Amino acid sequence: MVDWTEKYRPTTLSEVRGNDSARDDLKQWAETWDDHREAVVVHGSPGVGKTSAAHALANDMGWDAIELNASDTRTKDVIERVAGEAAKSGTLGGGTGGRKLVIMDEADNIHGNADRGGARAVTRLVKEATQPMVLIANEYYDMSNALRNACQEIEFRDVGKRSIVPVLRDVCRREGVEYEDAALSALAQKNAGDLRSAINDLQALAEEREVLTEDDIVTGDRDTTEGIFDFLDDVIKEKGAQESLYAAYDVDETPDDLLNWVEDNVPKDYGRAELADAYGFLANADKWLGRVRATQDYSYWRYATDNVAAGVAAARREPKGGWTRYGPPSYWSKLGRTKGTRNTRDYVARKIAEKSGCSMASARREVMPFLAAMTHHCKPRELTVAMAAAYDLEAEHVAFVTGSGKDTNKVADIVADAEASKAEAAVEHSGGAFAGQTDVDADVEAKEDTAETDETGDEADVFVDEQETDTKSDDAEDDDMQSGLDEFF
Ligand SMILES: Nc1ncnc2c1ncn2[C@@H]1O[C@H](COP(=O)(O)OP(=O)(O)OP(=O)(O)O)[C@@H](O)[C@H]1O
Repeated sequence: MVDWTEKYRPTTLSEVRGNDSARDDLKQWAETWDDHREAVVVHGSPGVGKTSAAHALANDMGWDAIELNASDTRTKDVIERVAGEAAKSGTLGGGTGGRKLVIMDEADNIHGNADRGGARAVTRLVKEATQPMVLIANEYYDMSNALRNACQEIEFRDVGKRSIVPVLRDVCRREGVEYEDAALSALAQKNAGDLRSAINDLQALAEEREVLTEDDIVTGDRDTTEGIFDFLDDVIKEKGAQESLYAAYDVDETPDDLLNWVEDNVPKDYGRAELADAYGFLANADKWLGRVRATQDYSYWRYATDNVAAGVAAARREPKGGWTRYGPPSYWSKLGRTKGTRNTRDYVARKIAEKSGCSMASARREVMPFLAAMTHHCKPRELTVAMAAAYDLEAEHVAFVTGSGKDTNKVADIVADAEASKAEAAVEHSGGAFAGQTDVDADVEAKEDTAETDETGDEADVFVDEQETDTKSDDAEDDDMQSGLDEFF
């Protein structure tokens, strides 16, 4: 089954709807690029056609397009290679043909991977680029001043209902879907501004019925909650794409969790081609969740849910009967069965990632096991206090890392000492709570040796980085990010 948003992605700028003047500006920018040689930032909400417009532009100009992700550390190498190749083949400065349009996604999220030097590196690249570059961003003002100043700017506005309806009508016509006008209008209304999600909804609805009526479009809030097992029955066995999607909204689980549940259980009922299709949708969902993690932009969640629920249901080729013993994902048994445990783990990983400049995944896989070994049962105490201070850990986090009970006085005392040492460090402006704590006793060193961290120097790096990079504004940023995240925990 083909994803309609991909199938109907505009291939030329004239097919990009609802943002006529932005579209014209983009064309103008490209046509005059030789004169100004500046990059352009195209910004706006998700699903309004920014990326599509950039690709369509390349197509219209006869340029190759290369898409990169700004938060990916390999980006710099790739750009250099592309620029280098183009220079070598003598296409630079030549006609417009042979150019490469560099499309850099998530330009507002360069420090999202805790890569503090990233924004500067990208700004430099943008300034030095020998090829036209389009930077894509949701939040223009999340980009650094320097980066914004180095670029022209074009805003894509939310796609109005009046522009969404004709796109839906066109898709219906090409797919042979019959519809009531009011149904398309309700769909456009419901997905206010977001064309991608309107097309996704249309596809889910059309899977199940010959004619789309206004009544099919549920616009009201749903207030029932559904259990995860009923949801699995819906998606895997019983319901079509649209009903499964609505069922997903009713389950009190995050899309990450839904993905894990479906991924582990769908092979119990699906076979061969339908399983392959289902995995295709799950892989797509995972891509969207990756974007959520990278950007903290939770509006991408709905695309993940579209894929997990509607996609997997639509992949089913024959009815599934009987009863299947669905179970929790094995992934959970390994990493903690309850939501609370996972949240705690992720909080600690995020703190480590933010403070030390690594990804959450490396924090979880490569740093946390060592911290756990080094501070097992809160021994040695000094090191445990220092860790709590360095990463702003509270009792439950300290208990989690050290494997101690969280209500013990021991943990509470450690957290209190950590708070005190943070306060002291703040007063002294000593550049990091861990500064005074690096001189740990022989016991610690012995433990570090056992954990084999000396060889890689990982642990040392974690703490040194904190002192070097932890400026006031970074702290403020971290706080913002955390308070935003708290809502979702
Ligand atoms: N303005 C538009 N005109 C036509 N189709 C659009 C438009 N906006 C979105 N679409 C449809 O939605 C899909 C997603 O659009 P696109 O990836 O360009 O959005 P985006 O603004 O770059 O979003 P994101 O920031 O989430 O990447 C396209 O493949 C296309 O099917």
